[in-house]
Amino acid sequence: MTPAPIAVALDAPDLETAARWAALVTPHVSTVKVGLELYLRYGPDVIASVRGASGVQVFLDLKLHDIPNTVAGAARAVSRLRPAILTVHAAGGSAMIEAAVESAPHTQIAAVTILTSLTEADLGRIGLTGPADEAVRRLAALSVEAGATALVCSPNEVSVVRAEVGPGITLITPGVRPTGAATQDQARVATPEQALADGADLLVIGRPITGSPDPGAAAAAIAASLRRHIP
Ligand SMILES: O=c1ccn([C@@H]2O[C@H](COP(=O)(O)O)[C@@H](O)[C@H]2O)c(=O)[nH]1
Repeated sequence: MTPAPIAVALDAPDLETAARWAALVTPHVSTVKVGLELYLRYGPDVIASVRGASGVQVFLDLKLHDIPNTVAGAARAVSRLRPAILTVHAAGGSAMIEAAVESAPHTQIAAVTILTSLTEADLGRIGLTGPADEAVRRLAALSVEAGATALVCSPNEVSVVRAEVGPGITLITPGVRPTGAATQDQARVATPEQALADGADLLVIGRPITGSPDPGAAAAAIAASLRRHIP
């Protein structure tokens, strides 16, 4: 069976746990995601550990955000690890995104538009007035123009972003919660089925899977539900 378009966020406190979660979920999902918690603790070794024998696609979610020269160096450094996807913050601007794209030619650069944990009130407080989907749409357009071929947005903005950037761009959505699951610190959320129906290409799901007593079974259940709902 083809693995479901899910990136499991391996936000684990230690490498052994992350590698165990990766081994349990990789029969069911296309991708595992390494974020700041693991990478800052273990560095490059973490990639081989979670990739394991399966060779699953690894998404390196470092959300780089600095001046172009610094981001170029960081993207070049981690591109040696051959992650399939690397994130940068869209708010870093066009030159920064271009620098990442040029420095990691074998990795898909995904621009994070507006973090899924932010509410519209939060956006107002940081000076981004107007509805979230308008800010996301603007940042999505800027990022694609700068060469990003993937975008991170909440499931609530997927259809707006898809209409803006067209079919060739990979849309990645965190903020995904199965019906009845706690939203935790996520603010702009939708179910996996809704996110996919609205046009997402890759769903990022962490705690609803890794917080389960059986992460493999939790991943399999979400994957099966997606297959039932989406032809
Ligand atoms: O806007 C964003 C960008 C990245 N993330 C990351 O996705 C996962 C979500 O984990 P859950 O446990 O499913 O909430 C996490 O690693 C974040 O760093 C995001 O949530 N929102």
